[in-house]
Amino acid sequence: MTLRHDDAPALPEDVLLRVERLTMRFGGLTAVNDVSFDVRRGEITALIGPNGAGKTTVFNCITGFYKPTVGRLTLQSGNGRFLLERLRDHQISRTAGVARTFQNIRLFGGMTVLENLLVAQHAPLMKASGFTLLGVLGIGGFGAAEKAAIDKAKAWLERIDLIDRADDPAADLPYGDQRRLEIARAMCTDPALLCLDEPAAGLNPRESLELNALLRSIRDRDGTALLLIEHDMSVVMEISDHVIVLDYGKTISDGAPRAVREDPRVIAAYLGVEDEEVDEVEREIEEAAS
Ligand SMILES: Nc1ncnc2c1ncn2[C@@H]1O[C@H](COP(=O)(O)OP(=O)(O)OP(=O)(O)O)[C@@H](O)[C@H]1O
Repeated sequence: MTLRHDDAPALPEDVLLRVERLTMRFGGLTAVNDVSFDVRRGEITALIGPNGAGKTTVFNCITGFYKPTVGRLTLQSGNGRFLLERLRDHQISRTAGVARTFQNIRLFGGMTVLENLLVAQHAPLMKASGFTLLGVLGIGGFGAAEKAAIDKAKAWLERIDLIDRADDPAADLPYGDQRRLEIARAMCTDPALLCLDEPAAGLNPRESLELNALLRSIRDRDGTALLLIEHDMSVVMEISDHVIVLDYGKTISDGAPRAVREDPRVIAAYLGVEDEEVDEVEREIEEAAS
């Protein structure tokens, strides 16, 4: 059975994912209301907005955790053209090439740092084994695939500067290192699109800078497009090429970071948050501008 959808519309060359008229209702609540945007190749796209705006719901529709009530999600990668709303979540990750991380870190804490990166490559390894015991015991391509998996894991550990911690339990790493390991784990699946849910949450300023460098290098070296939900405006303004702002489930702004930052609808939406958050948002906007 082919999972490609030849009836999906062809996208312009520079567009990896096109979200069209996405709507998600939970009973009487419309969490996402007629949202459309593009994620372009070679770019970091940020999805921002006040709490409850619908950002995570959009992510959950793209990654197959939810089936959209209405809408078309076309992804055109090297593997073909896919309508994500027709795929199961594992097909979206393995076949369409969409990887994600979550708001709370979901590493295997008891496994070593290296093992976490090997587990991510389980699917190609099993394929190389031919799904047989003989295959796993080394007849056929399994040995070569296993070596390739270890080489890839090591290369990522070098890149995120954790090669010296390869044999330590992942849970022993500082928080910022765990975040970068989680991103490396997602990258071990060679995704066309990497979706990150609040990657900078809980990071100190130094860890935040390291994260920015990693995300830029993924865009520039690996050619993976990134879509991130982020509340930290300094991260958003620093690294994004394209920003989409949601408020009450609707798109209120879509454009380059500078234009979005100055958009009165965006300022009003953020100033509409709880009183205690206003100072923080204003300070972040000022910092990003300086
Ligand atoms: N599974 C669900 N069932 C019912 N309502 C939901 C469900 N998931 C989300 N919602 C509601 O949908 C709305 C949008 O939530 P969502 O989590 O997508 O917002 P968000 O922008 O990611 O918020 P935050 O920044 O706080 O994470 C909220 O009103 C939320 O309560």
